[in-house]
Formats: sequence, structure tokens, C-alpha cells
Amino acid sequence: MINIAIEKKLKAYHGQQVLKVNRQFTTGSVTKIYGPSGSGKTTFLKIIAGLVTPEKGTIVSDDITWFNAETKVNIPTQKRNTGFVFQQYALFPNMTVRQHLEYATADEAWIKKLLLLGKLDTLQEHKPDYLSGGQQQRLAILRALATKPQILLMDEPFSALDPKMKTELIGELKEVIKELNITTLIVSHNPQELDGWADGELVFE
Ligand SMILES: Nc1ncnc2c1ncn2[C@@H]1O[C@H](COP(=O)(O)OP(=O)(O)OP(=O)(O)O)[C@@H](O)[C@H]1O
Repeated sequence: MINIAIEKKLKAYHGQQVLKVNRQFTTGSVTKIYGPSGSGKTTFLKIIAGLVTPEKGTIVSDDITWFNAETKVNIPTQKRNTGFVFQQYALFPNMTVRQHLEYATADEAWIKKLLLLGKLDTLQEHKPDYLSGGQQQRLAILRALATKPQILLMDEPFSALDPKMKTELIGELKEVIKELNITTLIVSHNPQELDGWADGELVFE
């Protein structure tokens, strides 16, 4: 269970907007997040990961305080055990597909399983430049899963996939995420793609 009650001023182009979220996410739940461009969806995921600091509030995960504005607790990103799939993938240009996963885990059987899941097993020795947009996006998802995170934060993770690949990948991700009981938050401009999977939603205005 992760309990979030935060406030963050957004540097909007015209004036200022305050991002306020007060929400609990039960362990293993899958939540879709949607709302207009610029409403703070990406910023919210970054706040959970510890990449952006709110002005007010608390984040408590399984009784461990990750953030408390008043007492100035702010656990660093690498200790929060979150997996992040960025909108722009953020892959390492000099690492092969396999190296991206080896960087995150030493579990060879898990690496093999992930490569099959993302249909990248035949492209293991390729660097991101040689991958299509959809293959890069799948690699970003596999890398985020490689550490078996407690919380998976995904920002538009299926935007570059064709409909068939998207359906297949979602089907497989569903199984893995359920097996590992990962609390999952997915930002989507196309929230109906998550129908039948997500068990909750958070709408930004
Ligand atoms: N670290 C930050 N601190 C304060 N404001 C920020 C920060 N990062 C981005 N912003 C501002 O927050 C607003 C929301 O941006 P954000 O990327 O979170 O929106 P979004 O809902 O994810 O949009 P999109 O759907 O277009 O990806 C923007 O006006 C942006 O300038």
C-alpha cells in the first residue's frame, strides 16, 4: 500500500497551477491516469519516484516514509524501489538490449523471460539506434521490470506499439505484474486500452 498526500506548484506557462493528490494505492492494484496535456501526470509519477520534490505533504509506502515535507524526510530515488518507463524511453545509447537488462539484474533466467515477453530475444546484441520505436519502447518497459520493482510507473508506455503488439504485450504484462504483485500506475492518453486490466483510475483536470 502506498499512501500519497502531496501538493506541488506547477510552473505553468500562464500563471501557476497547483497539483494536489490525496490517494491510496493498494498493493498489486493497477491504476490508469489520464487528463489533459499539462495537467501534471508526468510530474506526479516523478514525485512518487523521488525525481521531483513537492512543497507539501507525505508519501508513505508500506509504513515507510519516503517523503515528509515537514520533517524533511526525502528518501532518494534509488532507495524507493520503483520502476519507471519514461515517455522518451531514456535508454542508454551505448548499451545493447541485453546490457540494459544486465545493468538492472543479475538474474539470467529473469532476463531471458523478459526478452521473450518483449519479443526482443533475437535483438539482444543491438543498441537502441538500431531498434524501431516500438522495440525501444518495449525495452524501456523490460528495463523497468528487471529489478522486480515494488511500484511500476509508466508514462504512455504503449504509444509506439501497433494494435496487435499492444494487445499481446498488455496480456503478458498483466500476468507478470500480477505474479509479482506490483502496484502499477499507467499514464495513458487512450485509457480504454487498459479496460479489463486497470482496477482504478485517477483523473487529472
Ligand atoms: N519539476 C517541476 N516543477 C514544477 N513544475 C513542473 C516541473 N516539471 C514540469 N512542470 C510543469 O508542470 C506542468 C505539467 O507538466 P507534466 O509534464 O506533468 O504534464 P502531463 O499531464 O504529463 O502532460 P502530457 O500529457 O503533455 O505529457 C507543465 O506546465 C510543466 O511546465
